[in-house]
Amino acid sequence: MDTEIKLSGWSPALMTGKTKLQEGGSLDLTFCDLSYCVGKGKFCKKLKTILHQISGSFKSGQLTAILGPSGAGKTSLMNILAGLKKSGTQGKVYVNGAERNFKTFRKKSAYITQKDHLLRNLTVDEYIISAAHLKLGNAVSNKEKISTVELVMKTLGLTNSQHTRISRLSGGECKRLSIALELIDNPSVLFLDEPTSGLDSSSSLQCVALLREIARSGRTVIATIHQPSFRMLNHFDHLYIVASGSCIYQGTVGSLISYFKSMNLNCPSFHNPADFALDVASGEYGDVLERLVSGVENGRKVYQDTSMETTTSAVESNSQNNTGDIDADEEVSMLSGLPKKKLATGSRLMYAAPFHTQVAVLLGRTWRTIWRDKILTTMRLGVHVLVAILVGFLYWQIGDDAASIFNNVGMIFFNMLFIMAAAMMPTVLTFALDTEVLIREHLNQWYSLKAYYLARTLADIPFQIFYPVVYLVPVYLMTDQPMSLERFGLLLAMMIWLSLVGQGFGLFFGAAFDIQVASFFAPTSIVPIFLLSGFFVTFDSIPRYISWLTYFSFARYGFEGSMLSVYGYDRSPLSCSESYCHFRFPEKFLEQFDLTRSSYSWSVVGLLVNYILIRTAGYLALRFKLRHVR
Ligand SMILES: Nc1ncnc2c1ncn2[C@@H]1O[C@H](COP(=O)(O)OP(=O)(O)OP(=O)(O)O)[C@@H](O)[C@H]1O
Repeated sequence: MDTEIKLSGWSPALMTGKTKLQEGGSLDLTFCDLSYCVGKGKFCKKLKTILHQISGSFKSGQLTAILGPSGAGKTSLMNILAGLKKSGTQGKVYVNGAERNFKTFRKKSAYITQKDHLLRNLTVDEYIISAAHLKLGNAVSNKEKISTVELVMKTLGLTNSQHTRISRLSGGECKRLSIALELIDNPSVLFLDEPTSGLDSSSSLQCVALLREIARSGRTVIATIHQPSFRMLNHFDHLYIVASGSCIYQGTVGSLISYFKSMNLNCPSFHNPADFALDVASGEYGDVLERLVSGVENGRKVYQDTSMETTTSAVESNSQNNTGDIDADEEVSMLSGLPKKKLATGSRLMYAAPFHTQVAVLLGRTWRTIWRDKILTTMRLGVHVLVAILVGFLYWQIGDDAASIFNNVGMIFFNMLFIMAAAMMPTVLTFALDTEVLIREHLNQWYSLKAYYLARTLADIPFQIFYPVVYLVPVYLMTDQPMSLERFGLLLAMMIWLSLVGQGFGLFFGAAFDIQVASFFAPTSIVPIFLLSGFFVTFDSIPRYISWLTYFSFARYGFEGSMLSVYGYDRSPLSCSESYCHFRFPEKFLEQFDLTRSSYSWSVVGLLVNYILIRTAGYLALRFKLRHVR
């Protein structure tokens, strides 16, 4: 029955022997009368019950499959067991017989999402090494980290592709990498949401065989699974079948057919038992769910003995069987007489690595990914150069000509708009993927959101300086702005501030909304801000009851600062290419825009406040997202 799978470059011996990976404590998971309801919010007055008081027991050393039709509640159950979902839940979860402590349990478990959200521009070894630094912390020496990384790569068959960029990995390799990243700190429990989805049958089989070997090393491995093939099904030690939020079977794969038979449901010959179970769960064999649920007492019992075709009351031994061997006669400890082996509850640090290490590792990693994103980096550079040249020719040598002074202001305003948009839009578009990676890693306790956000903010700064410089130098020279290094510096500082604020807006919209909403909402909400800059309508002309709004417009500060850089500070009269120029004196021109009382320093303060506000809003949006992710 049991099929032996040959895995290229992967050594099961590493998992079965006494290895470093084996040193973590074994954790048996038992849950009792779990219910989960959703709804009853602002928009939904009715409660929808997803899980109906289900119970069950998943042991260490075993690979458990949670099976069921779509919408049965598999993912919900796993999320609750993993501690990712708390609100709307009722019932108890025990770990080694003691009631689960969320914090401690999260530290000892890892959750591998269905989609492999990975940083595509890192290589396999870079990613695993960064995970080692973050997850093992400074208490483990670098030498030990490297040997752990090598062991994990060897175990997961990733050694041959260790220098390959993740964007070039196959689906199966990506899945193995996702598992490798979480195995680094030796979690006792692994949750996997549909680990085989998107993989071909041979990769799926390899993946499940690998999971079984991981389980054999003493871990509790739980995976939701969709329509496993017969061969794949045989790799699971324990099956837990969910239908409409209730448990209709719990036991070994071998006992499944006899259980159904005992319920007068005969699986046709040559039929995959998993398919049959799914058909039954979907109601294709009539209204039998109630009977099946009571057959295993909604998961309180484990169906065990095929020859006797009976269900056995589940008691004791929950903590006794940590070897990973499946003993058919064994009774499973569940709801009564639970052993009182308690997990150490933690006053320990939430994250393995200290804050500064988290920031340093994330900074290095973010830098690499931005730098290696050649298409985006080159495109951004190219766009800045091309637009600068276009603007240079369009406004050729007008900077000192009073006859073209309004054109020059138009050019200054355009610079603001362009720098802002060029910083904002790439962030809006790329941050959606980054957020997925953040969610996965943060939920698995790699690092704090604060460390991530700080690293992200710091990593972006060089780019927000570089692009405005690349843009402004040719524009300044070609349009013949005043040849003063000081004025150039002041104008450049304004552009850099606008770029930073623009990038902050991109981050906020990327964090708060999904990509479709954000890419519409970000540019359209920036437009009214520019309307209040003082360029389209002077501050004097804005009605009093609305003029206070201009103080919230970063564009106002950008415009004031830019105008003062070019026309302020007692600039000498401009030349005039026509017989009469009304605005030869820059001071008079500033009066026209109601800018004589403006101050460059206040403009900087205004932009700084805007920068801090928008960055804080971005942080809060991300925090909200992380809390409501499931
Ligand atoms: N927050 C929610 N609000 C409303 N309904 C929800 C919510 N979360 C889950 N559900 C519903 O609960 C049911 C179970 O969802 P769950 O994702 O657990 O199913 P599943 O068995 O994992 O399905 P699939 O195999 O298709 O992923 C579904 O009908 C789903 O629509």
